[in-house]
Amino acid sequence: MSEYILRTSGLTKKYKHTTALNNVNLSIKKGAIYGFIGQNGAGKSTFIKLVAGLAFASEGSIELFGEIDPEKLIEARKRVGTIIEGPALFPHMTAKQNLEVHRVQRGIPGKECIEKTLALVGLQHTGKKKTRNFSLGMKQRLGLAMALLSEPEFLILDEPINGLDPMGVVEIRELLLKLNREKGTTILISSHILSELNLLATHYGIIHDGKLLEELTAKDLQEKCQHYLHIKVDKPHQGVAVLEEELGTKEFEVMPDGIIKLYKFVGEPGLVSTTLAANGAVIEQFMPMGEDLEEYFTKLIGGGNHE
Ligand SMILES: Nc1ncnc2c1ncn2[C@@H]1O[C@H](COP(=O)(O)OP(=O)(O)OP(=O)(O)O)[C@@H](O)[C@H]1O
Repeated sequence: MSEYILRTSGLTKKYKHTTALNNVNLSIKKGAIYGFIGQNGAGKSTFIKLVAGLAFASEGSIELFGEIDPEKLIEARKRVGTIIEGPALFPHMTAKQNLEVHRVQRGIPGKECIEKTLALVGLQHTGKKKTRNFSLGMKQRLGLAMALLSEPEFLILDEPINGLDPMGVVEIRELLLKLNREKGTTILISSHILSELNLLATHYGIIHDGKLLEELTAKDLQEKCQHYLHIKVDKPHQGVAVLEEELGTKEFEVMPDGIIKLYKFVGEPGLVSTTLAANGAVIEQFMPMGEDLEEYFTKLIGGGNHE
């Protein structure tokens, strides 16, 4: 069997006036938690809809569980659980009744999965409460329960933590990690809450204006997020002269507020601070720093030519 759960090739979706997806080649390995990052309108939902079979591609192909043939893709999609643009719930029904309807619609055998899944998402005590009276967070969790009812091998979640309170976010994160670790569930999770993906994802795909700009592993990201020494001295021009003349480096940037970001000697802060001080610079701030996912993302989508 292919080591990939999902692979797309040249996937393109054109609407009348918009190319929502442009030649996307994306791949997700079995067991990955794939963080799908993009601003509003970048094309995340469109991509997810095509994979879930809710819309047709204009060009390109989708391979799911090694299947590419449209007939076989229908079967392969039965192994996938999805939440797209918030769950479609019957407001006059309880959580249990909603799950029962979903179970019958999807042809999932055995009622026992309902109680088990409700407990998994922490909704086992909602009893007779109708879902119209649920908080947004409870609705999100019920949506997740629907996606999990058939114990899917691949879970696709479009912005699953929107509207959750901080505790809810932690619970969903722990649940997803548990599913991934204990059941080996592969997860595609789109979000614009980058700090949240940072705690979950093993891989990232960054999409902008319908184009997949980059795919990278969490390890790659860590390495790419440049580390630097953040230095503030009383006279930045003097600090710069010391770095150039005494330490022989030009690997720094001077920010508009005078902060110097030094990309060299990151592992030798003592050498840098003593050299600066010995040459008359008054050090006001001095600390090692690293960019995070958010900064990396902003730099990538803002940084020039994406053609
Ligand atoms: N049915 C449609 N008809 C026309 N244009 C569409 C349609 N659906 C999406 N688009 C356009 O395609 C582009 C990508 O939209 P998409 O919803 O996939 O982005 P997204 O990354 O999921 O953003 P969001 O987080 O806002 O949902 C947008 O410019 C959007 O306006």
